[in-house]
Amino acid sequence: MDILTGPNVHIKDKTAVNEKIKALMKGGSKSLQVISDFDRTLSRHSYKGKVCPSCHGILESGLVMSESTRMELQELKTKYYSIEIDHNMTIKEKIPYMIEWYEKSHTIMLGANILKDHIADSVRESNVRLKDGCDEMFTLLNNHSVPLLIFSAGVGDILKEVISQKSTFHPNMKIVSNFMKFNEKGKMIGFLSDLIHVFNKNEGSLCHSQYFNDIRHRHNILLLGDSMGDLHMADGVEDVSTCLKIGYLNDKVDVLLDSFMDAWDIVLTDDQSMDVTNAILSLVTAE
Ligand SMILES: Nc1ccn([C@@H]2O[C@H](COP(=O)(O)O)[C@@H](O)[C@H]2O)c(=O)n1
Ligand SMILES: [Mg+2]
Repeated sequence: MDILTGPNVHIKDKTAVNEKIKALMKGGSKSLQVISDFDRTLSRHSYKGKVCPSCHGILESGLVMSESTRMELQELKTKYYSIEIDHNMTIKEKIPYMIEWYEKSHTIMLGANILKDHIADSVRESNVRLKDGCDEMFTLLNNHSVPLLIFSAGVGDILKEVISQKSTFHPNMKIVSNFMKFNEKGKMIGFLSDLIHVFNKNEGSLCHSQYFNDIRHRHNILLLGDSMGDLHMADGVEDVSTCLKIGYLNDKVDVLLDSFMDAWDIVLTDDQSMDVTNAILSLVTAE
């Protein structure tokens, strides 16, 4: 495939990737399910040289929070994001720090008087963008009735709003994420389910066995992510025939590329588009 020869495409085992693509094509759209991370996988890492916000980052806007609250959250991000992407630490070592980050930031959010009514405006006013070709991917998957699970350690309410404003939230899509709980006055008072952080997606995945059971005839998976934790988003799927893993590597490319190439079938560096994914999906759904 020409699209796999670009300078930002890195593949350790080309034969294995070709075999996997052939297997996905053989199974076609009826055997396929797509599982994708959101922040920096479906959403852009950067646009015109500026880093785009994560779901949490979108809420950290002047529309929603005071300057001092935003500074507090920003300080936490500076400390803990460097741990999230530290290549000298194992995932096991990172987990307690990720829990600490989410617990601290969610406590701050609880005291920030976040209102449901602010969500749409905070998304509208933010610099968030879906990657180029996301809209086409969503349409293609919906047209072929291929289920798309969006599995995010971000904020579910925010990512759903991003997709609704920037594209379309189709009936084949399901979100597993941290959804906020609001009181009758529309004030955020917590989260609806157990915390999903960057490195416990395996637990979240196992909790959604009913979803995977409902689509159990779909033995082929296209898995999209930008973090080593995203590799576990399909842990709840039984009887997997083929799982093609595409990893979007945005940060610290020089130090992380080797470990990403060991873990993901295809690694795309600084790719703010869904072009490679869409090219593969076009082949798989062409029947
Ligand atoms: N307080 C926080 C907590 C997490 N993040 C970032 O969100 C990303 C998780 O969302 P995914 O859709 O990628 O699962 C993660 O990469 C964190 O860096 C944040 O910005 N603020
Ligand atoms: Mg991500």
